Amino acid sequence: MSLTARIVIPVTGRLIDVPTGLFINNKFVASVDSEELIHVINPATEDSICSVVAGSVKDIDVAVAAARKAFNTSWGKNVSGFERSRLLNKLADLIERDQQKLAEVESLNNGKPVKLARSEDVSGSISCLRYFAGWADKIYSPLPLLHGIICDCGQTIEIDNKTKMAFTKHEPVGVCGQIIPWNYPIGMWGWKVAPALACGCTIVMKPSEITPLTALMLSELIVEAGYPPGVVNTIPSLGSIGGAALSSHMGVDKVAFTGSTLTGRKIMEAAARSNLKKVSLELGGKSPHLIFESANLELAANWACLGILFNTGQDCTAGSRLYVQDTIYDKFIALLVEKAAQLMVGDGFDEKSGAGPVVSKAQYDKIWSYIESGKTQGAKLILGGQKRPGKGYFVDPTIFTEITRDMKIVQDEIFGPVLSVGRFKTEEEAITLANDTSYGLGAGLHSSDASQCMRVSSTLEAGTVWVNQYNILSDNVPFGGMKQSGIGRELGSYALKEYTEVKAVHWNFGEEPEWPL
Ligand SMILES: NC(=O)C1=CN([C@@H]2O[C@H](COP(=O)(O)OP(=O)(O)OC[C@H]3O[C@@H](n4cnc5c(N)ncnc54)[C@H](O)[C@@H]3O)[C@@H](O)[C@H]2O)C=CC1
Ligand code: BAL
Repeated sequence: MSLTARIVIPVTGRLIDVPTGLFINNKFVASVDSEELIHVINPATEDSICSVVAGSVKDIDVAVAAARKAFNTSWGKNVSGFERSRLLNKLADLIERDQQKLAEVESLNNGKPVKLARSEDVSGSISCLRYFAGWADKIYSPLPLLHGIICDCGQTIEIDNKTKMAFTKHEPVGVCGQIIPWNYPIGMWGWKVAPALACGCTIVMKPSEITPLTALMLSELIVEAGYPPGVVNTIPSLGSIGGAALSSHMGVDKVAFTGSTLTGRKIMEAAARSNLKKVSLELGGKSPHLIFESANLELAANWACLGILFNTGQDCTAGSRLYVQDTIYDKFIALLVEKAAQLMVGDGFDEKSGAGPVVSKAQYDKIWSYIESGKTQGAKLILGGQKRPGKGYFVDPTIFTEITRDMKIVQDEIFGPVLSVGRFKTEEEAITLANDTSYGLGAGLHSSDASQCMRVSSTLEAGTVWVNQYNILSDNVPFGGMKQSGIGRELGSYALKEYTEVKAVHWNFGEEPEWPL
């Protein structure tokens, strides 16, 4: 089988050659023992784009061995922070050069609008690489105010100034398995790869089997940037095969995952049963979004729409439970419906589309089963909720009101453009409703009362709280979940902790041992 596919980009007719093999030791290769393929689909048309090699358990073994060898020889502790920084910046420059091509393939495979794939996903990945390039040569140095506390970085510790001292070093964890989802294939690639490479780790990346193409294109840039063979390896594979193999692999030192809470649980179990590898998990959410009566309602309605409709609702922090104070409820709902109805859901190659189809038939069926459950469980449908005729996994903005806590649309992560709206009377009631979930990823509140913003933001059980905005992230601010939304943090200096081990070196320069005792 050829290990390249020629893809025709819609509208422009541009031809792009995409690698379709497994990427190991800087080369695209076939599986060592399997003929299985992953068929990649355009969710806007349901047409086939191409097929890529599906990695087997043995292929994961080969990739892990390559990553181990690189860690012990050409990478790991053998390369200076300055060089890791230079390479990350080079990689960012190459992605910037290829941003249009990457955005087009991302759109074709995931469905999201090309303009957003370019301005959010690709450019977010570039800035993330540059941010962590800045850290690469500073990780081991003493920075007394890292994280605002003293001191999670290299320290010299005086023990006895005549005979003994100690110092700490932050060393790369080793070989990292990175398992990423399909909602932000390039974005999640950047969030995982950038801190790992900055810290000196090597990588076996498993992209989602639904969206493997851009991770393979980015692998080509790994070679061009000048990374030694084996530093980054990419194995498209089914989760139950490649993902499970990485999580249970005795040669993997850490696994980093973004995806469902169900799969996160399996990964943690596999890690515990194998070699107790380090685990970081960025999981699901059912994030609350609170609108208080003093809020700027126009702006809050825009943020509420962005919160649930961006990326067609396929976002771990989607603000899928909206609670509105009763005094402004009717006015706000009218604004919300008017604004949500303005979203053009269409083909990602249509410049007018603000959102694309959902990513797959499985996701489409899941979302519709929730919409049906909302109807049958007695919620009031006030927008959308009707299937479109024709091809493509399109779901229009859908809003339910008159919800109760037992409804599936209120309890479960839907991962689609489906909003459940409830009402509250008091601040206490709003907080109780917001925290009534096993998840704790994101939360938002809108109010013009600063002390209310402070009170409520400190009571919400979420790793990220947005005040008078929603879903805005920054490379230098940590991101992750409380409760069943995850373990660990990505982005910011906190991400460095996930990819380093601290070693304490005790140094004796004079004391003689008391022996025999
Ligand atoms: N937090 C987030 O950003 C995401 C949440 N989800 C949620 O999960 C739901 C189901 O979507 P899926 O694609 O099935 O999510 P998933 O969590 O199963 O898939 C995410 C990644 O995990 C891998 N995976 C699957 N099974 C695995 C296993 N046993 N061991 C290791 N890796 C494994 C997949 O191949 C993929 O790369 C969505 O409807 C949504 O609610 C999905 C994607 C991203
Ligand atoms: N929005 C951040 C990452 C995610 O949705 O998976």
